[in-house]
Amino acid sequence: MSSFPTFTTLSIPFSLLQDRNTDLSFQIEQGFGRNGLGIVSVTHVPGYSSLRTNLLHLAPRLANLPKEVKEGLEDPHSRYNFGWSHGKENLESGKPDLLKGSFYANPILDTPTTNASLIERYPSYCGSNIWPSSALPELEIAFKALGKLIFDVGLMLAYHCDQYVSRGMKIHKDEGLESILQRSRCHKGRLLYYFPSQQGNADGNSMSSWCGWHTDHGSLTGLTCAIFTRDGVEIPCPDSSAGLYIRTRSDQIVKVVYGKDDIAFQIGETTEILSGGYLCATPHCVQAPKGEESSGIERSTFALFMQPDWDEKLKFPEEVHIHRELIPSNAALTFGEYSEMLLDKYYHQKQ
Ligand SMILES: O=C(O)CCC(=O)C(=O)O
Ligand SMILES: [Fe+2]
Repeated sequence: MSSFPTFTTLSIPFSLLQDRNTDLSFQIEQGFGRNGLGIVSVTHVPGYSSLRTNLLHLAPRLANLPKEVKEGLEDPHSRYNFGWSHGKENLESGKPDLLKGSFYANPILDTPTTNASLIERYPSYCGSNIWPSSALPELEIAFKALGKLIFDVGLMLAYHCDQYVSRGMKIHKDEGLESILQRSRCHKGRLLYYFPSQQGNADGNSMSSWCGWHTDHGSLTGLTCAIFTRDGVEIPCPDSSAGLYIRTRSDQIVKVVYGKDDIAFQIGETTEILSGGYLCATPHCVQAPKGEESSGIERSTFALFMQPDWDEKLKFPEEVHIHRELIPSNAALTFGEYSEMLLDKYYHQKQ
């Protein structure tokens, strides 16, 4: 049992989302507004269910490929932001994160640019995809199919976000979330595999035992409902307290659930800033299952980080309440420049 309240995400049926004449401002405000959880889910998306299971079942297979095959899928130049990444990011404790493996690719564009100086400047956005074409050829097809579908649904949601925000502030033509995401070449999918939870590991009792507290940096993140497996076979999760937790604006921690066939969407920090705070990003983490029957349980999920193009000039509002010290007033930084400043200042990861 979890000692935190469990909330079900506010859900929007796909049939309503698809209709540009539907007024969804109430739902957007409830989910993404100042008192929202920063997450909503979209239900009944045609074709989604099988694309989700197809891809998520490939995560344990990828993670169990021989070490040398996975090493061949690594891309240190992009700081492991393309291809396979395991143990390359640090946990809150400063130790390398060995709990999960990630596979990153841009599901929309295999090679966003061939300009060598751009690739040098923004390697994590401008690099090319690396697919395991001989070891797991199905991955590319399944990853792109799911990523593109989540992207299309995300764009529909972005349209309704713009409608909501435009009631409170002026959005110039082509500067809304939908337009920014539509023309971006920077979207990134992440297939996540959480290695089997071990009894008695150091972080075992912490709430963020599988994935540390963080706020997504981009614009809008699409997230599948995770599957739990043992030796690659899907099983129900034996511990109801395992899964996604969110910290609200009033500092309440809640466990968040949504249907397995729903696509969840979370607001990222960049959207919070550009929308003048009308849309809110929330910190979140993932707790591993506990107890004897949870040993050997793996978790697989997929996130699509939709973000502005590296070249997109972001018009920051006059009043910025997060990362204020980085953003000069009336600044017009590109998303690429802004991301680099954040990385330099907060993550000290530049090599
Ligand atoms: O594993 C999850 O459910 C969430 C992952 C996540 O928050 C992220 O990759 O940004
Ligand atoms: Fe996240």
